[in-house]
Amino acid sequence: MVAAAFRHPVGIIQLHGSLSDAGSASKCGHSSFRFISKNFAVDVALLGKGHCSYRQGQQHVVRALSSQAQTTCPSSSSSHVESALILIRHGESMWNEKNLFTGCVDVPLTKRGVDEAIEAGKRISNIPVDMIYTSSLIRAQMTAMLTMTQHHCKKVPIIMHNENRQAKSWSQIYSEDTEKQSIPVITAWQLNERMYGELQGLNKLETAERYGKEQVHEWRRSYNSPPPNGESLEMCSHRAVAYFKDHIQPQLQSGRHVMVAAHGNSLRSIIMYLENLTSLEVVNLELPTGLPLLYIYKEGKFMRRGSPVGPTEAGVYAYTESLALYKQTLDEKLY
Ligand SMILES: O=C(O)[C@@H](CO)OP(=O)(O)O
Repeated sequence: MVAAAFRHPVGIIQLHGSLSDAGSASKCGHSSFRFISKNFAVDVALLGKGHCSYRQGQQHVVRALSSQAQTTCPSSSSSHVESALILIRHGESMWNEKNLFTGCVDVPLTKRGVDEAIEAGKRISNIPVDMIYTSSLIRAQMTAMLTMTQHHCKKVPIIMHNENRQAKSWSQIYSEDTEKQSIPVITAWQLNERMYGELQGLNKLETAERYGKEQVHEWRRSYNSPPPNGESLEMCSHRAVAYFKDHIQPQLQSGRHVMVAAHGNSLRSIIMYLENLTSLEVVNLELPTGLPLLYIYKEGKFMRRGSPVGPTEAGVYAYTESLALYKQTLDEKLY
C-alpha cells in the first residue's frame, strides 16, 4: 500500500490507497470534497491549520496537508498512534439504590442511573469513539447506549452479535453508508462485575453488622480475599485484564478510540493494570457510578487525563493535537 496523492488548491492531500488510485476530487461542501477513484471513495473534510480529516474503516484519520507528495504510506507504526480510551462505570442500578451486593446479577439502571449516563454522555460528547466494549450485563449496556445518545458524532451504537454463525449473518448491515454511520458495540462477559458469591442479593449494611465491618471491607476492597464462593479482585482481574490486553489494547494500538462501559471491580482491575497500581494501592480506588474517565494511549503508554468536566472543557481537547482537530471537525459540521 502507498498513499494516493492528489493536488488540491490548499495543498497536496494523501490518502491510503493503492497506486492505481488515480482519481478525482469534487467539491461537496464549503470545506469538504469527495475523492473518487476506481477502488475507493472517501469524503475529506478540510480543517484549518493545514490539516484534513477522513474516515478509514472505523478510524478517523487526521492528516497534515503537504506541499510535496510523498510516495510512501504514512507510518502506522504504534509509536505514532495516539488514541482515546474512555472508561465508565455504569450509572446507579436498582440494587445500588437498595445497597445490595449485585455482582453478576443482571439488574437495570434506576432513573437516576439513566440521568447519570446521559450526563456522562454530555461530558464526552466531543471525544472520538470508534468502538465500544461493554460487559454482558444490562446496566453497563444501558449506560453505553445512553451516553451515545448525547454524542455529537450522531452515530448509532450497534451491538455485534457474533455468538454464532446465524446470529452474525442475521444481524448483517447491507449498506456501506449506514455501516459507516454506526459504532460497533462488543459485549464481553469478561468485563462483568466480579462474582460476589453468596453475598449477591444481601444488604451491605446488614452484612457488615453480621460479619463485622472489617471483614466486609476486606471482601469488598482487598485484592485477594474472595467473598464466600465468589471472586476476589485478583480473580476478576485475571479475566478482565486478559480481555483488555487481548481485545481492547490492540484496537487502541491501531489508532481506534474506544469506550469501555463496565463495573466497579472489573474497571478497578483494568485501572490497576493501566496505572501500574499495587495490590495495596487498589484498595483505596473507588469509582463513582456514571463518571467517565479519559486516558490517552500513546507510545505504548496510558496517560490518565481524569474526568472531562463538560463537552466544552477546553483542557480536554488540548490534551492532544488529534483531539483538538477532531473537535474542530465536529464544530465545523455543527455550526
Ligand atoms: O455490589 C456490587 O456488585 C459491587 C458494585 O456495586 O459492590 P462493591 O462496591 O461492594 O464492590
